[in-house]
Amino acid sequence: MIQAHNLTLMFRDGQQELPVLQGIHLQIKRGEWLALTGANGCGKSSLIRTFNGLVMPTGGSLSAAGLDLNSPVNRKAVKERIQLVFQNPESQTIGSTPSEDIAFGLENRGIPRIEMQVRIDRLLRKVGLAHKAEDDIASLSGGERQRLAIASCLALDAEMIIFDEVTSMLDPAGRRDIFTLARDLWKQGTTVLWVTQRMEELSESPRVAVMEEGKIIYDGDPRTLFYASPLPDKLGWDLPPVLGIGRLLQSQGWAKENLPLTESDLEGIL
Ligand SMILES: Nc1ncnc2c1ncn2[C@@H]1O[C@H](COP(=O)(O)OP(=O)(O)OP(=O)(O)O)[C@@H](O)[C@H]1O
Repeated sequence: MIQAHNLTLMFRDGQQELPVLQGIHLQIKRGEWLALTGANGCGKSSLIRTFNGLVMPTGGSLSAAGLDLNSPVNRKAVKERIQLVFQNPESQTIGSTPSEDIAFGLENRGIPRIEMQVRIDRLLRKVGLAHKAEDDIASLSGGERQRLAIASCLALDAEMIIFDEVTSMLDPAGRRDIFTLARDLWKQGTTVLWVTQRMEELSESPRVAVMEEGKIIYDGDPRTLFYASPLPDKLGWDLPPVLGIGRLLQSQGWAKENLPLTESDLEGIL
């Protein structure tokens, strides 16, 4: 789905060139779930914006959804196939009600009017917003807006959805709901790039990439990252209780493969 080879991106800052991406190598296969993390300003948003054609890389090669992104003619097609859901989805809504908002996406895809209502109903049901179909968008909560943004991506038939720190402004229940919804879409075949700073979301991801200063410094499984790499300590990560208990068990001699990553792993142990 994504093939980035030696990708670089420079931004101009006054007289200076700022190297934002510095030789990124990354492959994301169709149907994969990859979590991407890194400190503020390390280049996560810039990287994902190159993936859907919003930002043109300065150097290296990049293809997305089978299209070469070094060629500007492919940018529009890539933007349709790879959709972004932002932290603050307000900027992503066009209609005044959820129904209307999704209708815009379907209209863009040339879906006949007669089919539209059925599709709108199905999409709103899928994201748990059927009961708010005709409500004023301004009255939706942050989590509901995220759901609407996801439904709009699905209306556009996105092959891949990139979630850019979507849970950072939600309460714990809202975070869990959106994360679960994204997992369900992934299980149904959507490729997912999940950008987050939350450790518990990393530990529940099959593959994790860590960025630092425009480079990918780790790309692998979360178990190795949390239990066999120096990075969590080096980067000063605040580990959730499950991983804290896991480290305690590790210090007692437990093998890496038996250590808990999630709360349900821990329940199994207890
Ligand atoms: N349009 C731009 N022009 C100039 N510099 C930019 C631009 N966009 C981003 N930058 C700079 O590029 C660097 C990387 O920013 P980016 O937003 O990609 O990081 P990030 O990891 O997503 O950060 P955050 O977690 O805070 O969103 C930062 O130093 C930022 O100031």
